Amino acid sequence: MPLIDVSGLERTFVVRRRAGFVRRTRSEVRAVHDLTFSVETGEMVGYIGPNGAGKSTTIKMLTGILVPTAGSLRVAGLDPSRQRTQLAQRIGVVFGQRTTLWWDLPLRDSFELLRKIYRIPDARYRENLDRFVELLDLGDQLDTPVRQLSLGQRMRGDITAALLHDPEILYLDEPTIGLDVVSKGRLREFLRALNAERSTTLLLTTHDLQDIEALCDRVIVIDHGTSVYDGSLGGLHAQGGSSRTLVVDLVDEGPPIDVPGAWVRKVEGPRQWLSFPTEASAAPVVAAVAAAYDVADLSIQEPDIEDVIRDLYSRGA
Ligand SMILES: Nc1ncnc2c1ncn2[C@@H]1O[C@H](COP(=O)(O)OP(=O)(O)OP(=O)(O)O)[C@@H](O)[C@H]1O
Repeated sequence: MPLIDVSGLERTFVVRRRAGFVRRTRSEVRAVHDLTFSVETGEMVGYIGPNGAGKSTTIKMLTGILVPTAGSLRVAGLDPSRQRTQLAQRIGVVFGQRTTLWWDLPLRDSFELLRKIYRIPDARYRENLDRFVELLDLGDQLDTPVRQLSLGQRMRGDITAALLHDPEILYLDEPTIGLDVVSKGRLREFLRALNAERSTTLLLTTHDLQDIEALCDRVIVIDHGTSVYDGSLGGLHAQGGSSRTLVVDLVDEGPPIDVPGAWVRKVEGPRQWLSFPTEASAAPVVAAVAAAYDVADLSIQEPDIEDVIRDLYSRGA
């Protein structure tokens, strides 16, 4: 049986709105509709989609916070909403936007509280704490209250907190949001090592395509509550035909750049934006531009998730 098994899942919210002084209207929002997917142990899956697509609602059902309206759902063989306490021992959850740590307590005390809540055996707790503190470089912050930590330190604290009880599944909701490039890189490296060492299954919600590129072999795209793509990131790019962008600053304004393998999308004074296919190497395009034009500066922009999804729709997938 897959570790996560979702079939025909539905979740509807009833929304009541005031329509005049007394009258209220009642409408239904179908947040998740006919959603089916499964995840095997050790997979790292990106769960992506536009705002309001139903990602958080799915994660809340997977963790047992919300009860499905219909459909079937099994996580580690358990029914999440009915067996929430048992499930809590098997999963970890990290939210990039808010902390699950105690704001006024030093990190060390938050961890100690979690040891008691999850009844983690002493030896295992010590071993895990030492390992995560070392890998996440948190040694100097253990005695600092959470409210005094930087965003990156707090996030590393939150990840440690979510992992102390050895969960088989880790749900991460925008884990790298607001972090600088170095902190993002370090966090991704840690998650890769965790998956390799412990086969921890990762379900990752993010708007940062580089998180997915660095971590996930598989992406599930959800829109209007249902899965519209399930496969590799390469396959998603290929279906959507999304492109990367070469931003060229010319020394002087001029006509649109004309080089093989790329097309000009926008011109603003001496700056021009050229698109080229994601799967193609940037090197020949850069070389052709540099050989034929007076270039002051060049940079490459990767597509973000919204671009990829937009492309997917524009191709009618
Ligand atoms: N408690 C609720 N009551 C009413 N409607 C809700 C509730 N929670 C979510 N919704 C609606 O369900 C839909 C899916 O919301 P959800 O938060 O799951 O999307 P999301 O993909 O996580 O979005 P985002 O990327 O913006 O976080 C939206 O239309 C949202 O307004």
